[in-house]
Parts: sequence; C-alpha cells; structure tokens
Amino acid sequence: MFQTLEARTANDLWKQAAEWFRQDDKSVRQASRNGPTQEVMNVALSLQYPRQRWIAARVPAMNPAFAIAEVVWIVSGRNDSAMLNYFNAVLPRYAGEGTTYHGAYGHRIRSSFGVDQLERAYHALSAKSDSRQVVLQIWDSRIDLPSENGSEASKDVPCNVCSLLKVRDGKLEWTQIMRSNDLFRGFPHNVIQFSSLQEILAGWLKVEVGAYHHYSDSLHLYDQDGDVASHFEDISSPDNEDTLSLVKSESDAAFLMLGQLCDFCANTERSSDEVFNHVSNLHLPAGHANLARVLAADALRRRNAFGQAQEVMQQCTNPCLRFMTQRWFSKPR
Ligand SMILES: O=c1ccn([C@H]2C[C@H](O)[C@@H](COP(=O)(O)O)O2)c(=O)[nH]1
Repeated sequence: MFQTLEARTANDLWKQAAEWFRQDDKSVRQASRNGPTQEVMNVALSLQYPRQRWIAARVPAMNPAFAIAEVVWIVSGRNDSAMLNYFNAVLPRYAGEGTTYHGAYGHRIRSSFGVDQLERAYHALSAKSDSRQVVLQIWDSRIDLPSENGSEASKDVPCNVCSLLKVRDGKLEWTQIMRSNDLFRGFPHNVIQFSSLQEILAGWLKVEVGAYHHYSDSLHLYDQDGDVASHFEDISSPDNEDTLSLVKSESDAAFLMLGQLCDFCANTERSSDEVFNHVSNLHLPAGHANLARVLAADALRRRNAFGQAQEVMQQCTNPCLRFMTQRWFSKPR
C-alpha cells in the first residue's frame, strides 16, 4: 500500500515523514549494506509549492551552500568530485574516493547516455506540451545493477532512478522516482536538486511550476544516526520568494557563472578577498545572485573570513536563504 503525504512545503513533508519513524507500527526493521535501518516502503510525497524546498527542521542544520553547489553541478552536467567535496568534505565517505562520481545525476541526465535529456525535454515539451513521453533516465542497468553475486557496482549507485515530466494546465508537473532514500541525509538534498531542475525547466518552457511529486520505494533512517527525535526541531524557514525560472539563454548564462563561482570558491589558492571581490562583481538575476552569495559566504567562512561572510549575506535579499545560512553557520563545530 502507498504511504502518502501532501504539504505546502518540503519542511512540512519532512516533519510529517519523520513522525512516521516515531510511530511503532509504521516502519519496520531492515538490514542494509550500510547497517540496520527502520524502513517505510512505497512512500509518495507531494510538495505543492516546489519553491518551498528548504528543510529547516533537520538537526544538525543542512549546509545550503553544498545543496546549491549540487544543483549547479547537476545543471552543468558535471561528474567531477573535487568541487562538491570542497563544500562537503565527508561526501567521499558515502560516494567514493575517486576524481569523479559514478552516479552523478547531472552527468547521467545531460551526457552519459549520449543525449542531453534536459535539452531534449525542453524542445519536446516546447513542441508538444501534452506529451506523456518525456522521461529523464538516470538508472543505467549496464553499470548500476549489482553483479550476480550481489556485490554493488559502485559506492555511488544512483538513488534517483528517473524523472517523469508533464505539462498540465500550463504548469510543469514533476515526478521523481527514487529506489532508496535516507530521510535524514538524502531526502533534504534530493528535493532541492530535482525541484530546482523543475523550476529551471519551467522557466525555459515559459510555463508555471506545478507540484513536485516524490516517490521513495524505500524511505529509511539508519540506526547509527540515532533516534529521530535527536534530528528534529519544530521550526520552519521564512518562505522562499526567489525564482530560478528564466528563459533558457539567460538561465544557461547564469548557471555558467554559478559554476565558475563554485570552482573559484573551491580553489583554496584563492584568498578571501578574491572570493569576496568575485561575488561582489557578479551580475546575475536576483534569485541566482542570492545563490551566489550563499556559496561565497560559506567559502569565506571556510577561509575563517567571518566578517566578509556576514557582509556577503547582508546583501542576500532572500530571507529563506539568510535563515538557512545563519542556521548552518551557528551549527556547533
Ligand atoms: O541521492 C541520494 C543518494 C543516496 N541516498 C541514500 C539512500 C541510501 O541510504 C544510501 C545508498 O545506499 P544503497 O541504497 O545504494 O544501498 O544513500 C539518498 O537518499 N539520496
């Protein structure tokens, strides 16, 4: 039977799903390669307003800069590991030590099947908005299925399997299919990743953003992460009023600049003054400029330039991103 939830914000979805793990009869014990879990199967979550994608209730606070870097990395079709690892030094522990990530979502979507699926989806839905045939494929059986003895193909086998896109009533509806989903570490990032792609593509198509539907075949919490109560604070961020919806040429130009900024930040030979000047001189649309500020502020914090980090965040016009960044900065370290 499907377990379903619908909410206005991802934060509310996350809080309600977390509640399931406090109930005795909802989740079951399930072993995994990463240790024992509590699992709920066949979970379908609908986010009514995909722009409300930021989850503030998780403890410890999520790093919004890393989440934004992942979006930029995916949109750019990249699979290199160094830039992401700069924003999240523990990522190799989960996804492998190599110079590239096997399951890189953007690389799968934009190039590894020999077709730029995002670009094709844009053209196909521009030409035929009622199509039911637009699927972004991520899973590649040739390289992702376990071997016959059951051993995994990689440390980083994609958890997102595909995306199903439909334009209905002038809105881009998005269904994201996940085979495996960690409520604590994965879900908050996965919603940001794919609801951002939805918003970006809606801009290219010049349609509104519909709902974001998220299917987790296995939604779980690891025993080693402790009980759910220790990960939970009953708070929410202010609403996110920024938009990532731009016509394609402007969107492409903005993400090119954000990609360059990510690399600039990740280059530890760049001084804090250089990062500060770089972000101060960027000319980006308002929503993208705020993403740039969060990226740069975290890079400045990592360079111990706390004053410059705060100065950059004072320029951020998005109360939601200011809230998320403040929470991340005040996380005990
Ligand atoms: O985008 C991702 C990537 C990974 N995971 C989590 C799900 C699982 O807990 C773990 C992957 O382990 P396997 O399902 O591959 O065993 O990482 C996610 O939730 N989202």
